[in-house]
Amino acid sequence: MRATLPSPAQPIKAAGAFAGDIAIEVSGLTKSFNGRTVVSDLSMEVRRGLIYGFLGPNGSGKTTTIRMLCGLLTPDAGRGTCLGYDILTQSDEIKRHVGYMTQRFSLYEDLSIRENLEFVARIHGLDDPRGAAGDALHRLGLENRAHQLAGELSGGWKQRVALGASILPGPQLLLLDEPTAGVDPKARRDFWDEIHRLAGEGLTVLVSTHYMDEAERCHEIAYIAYGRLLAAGTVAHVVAQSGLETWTVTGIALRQLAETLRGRPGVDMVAPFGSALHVAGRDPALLMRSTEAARADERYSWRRDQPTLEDVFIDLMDRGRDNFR
Ligand SMILES: Nc1ncnc2c1ncn2[C@@H]1O[C@H](COP(=O)(O)OP(=O)(O)OP(=O)(O)O)[C@@H](O)[C@H]1O
Repeated sequence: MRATLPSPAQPIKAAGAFAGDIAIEVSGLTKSFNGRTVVSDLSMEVRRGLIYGFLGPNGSGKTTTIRMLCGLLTPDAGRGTCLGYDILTQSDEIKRHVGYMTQRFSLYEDLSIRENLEFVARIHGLDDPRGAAGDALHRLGLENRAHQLAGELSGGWKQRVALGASILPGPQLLLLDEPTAGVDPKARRDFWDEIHRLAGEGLTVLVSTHYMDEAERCHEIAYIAYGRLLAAGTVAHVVAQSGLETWTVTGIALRQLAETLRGRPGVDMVAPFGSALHVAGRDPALLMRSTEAARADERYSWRRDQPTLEDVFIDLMDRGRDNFR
């Protein structure tokens, strides 16, 4: 999977409390639960109009980070602003401008799509709930399904309605917490087209995901493991910064080869990739020495390759584990 980066959207709307092009800037964010630090000394910046992806293993602190960035959760230490408001003292103002689609978002199954959206609009206290629901239906191309019961929708359509609900209050910032978990590839693609459309209108989008193809559709990404920010920037930048020299190996008995190579000096990552094996290391000379015999073995064909984003994440996670154990 190679990085094909969309160009960052140019914001078109003037922002509420801030004039610059920075949506979020935080430094030193730290949070503990029950004496356990789950986010540690995290600093980052998100420009307006970007789709910013959060990646990392389960329980690595992505949701906690996103919630602190938006003033929904108070950090134990650190500072920052979101949409120009102080995350420590102005969380009410921030909340007014944030749309949040949580992992557990659920629709009322025996209400229609329109009724669900109107209900959410009422909860937000919007002046014209019916009009707002109509706008959301139009914006997301859901008009033909307005009267369909939410319980009859496929997972992908449900997520689109949930997205519609999260933009009802007209937010400047959208938080999407694993919005496409369990949704089929076509529906995921459609969902991401919507996200890009919204970003094109000036919305800043923070999205957590476990899918590599979705990471590649973000303008910038952050990789978080063990509560620490291990890499950030465009996909191309994160891949380039990894410093990994990568080889793709094809042939027979690759599992056996993987076992032979794993743990050798200079072999930092060995991972199956489809019908091939990816072998990578940060010290090219050492990697070459440790793989010399295997490269001379006629059963295998070795090809120098670019590391994939997945290679980089596997390596980051392994290194993170070593550093923070
Ligand atoms: N309110 C809370 N009270 C206690 N522990 C919490 C709370 N919120 C999160 N945690 C713990 O903090 C850690 C980080 O959780 P978080 O939800 O931020 O991770 P995540 O990277 O979003 O995970 P996932 O990908 O599984 O959603 C986890 O161990 C979680 O159990």
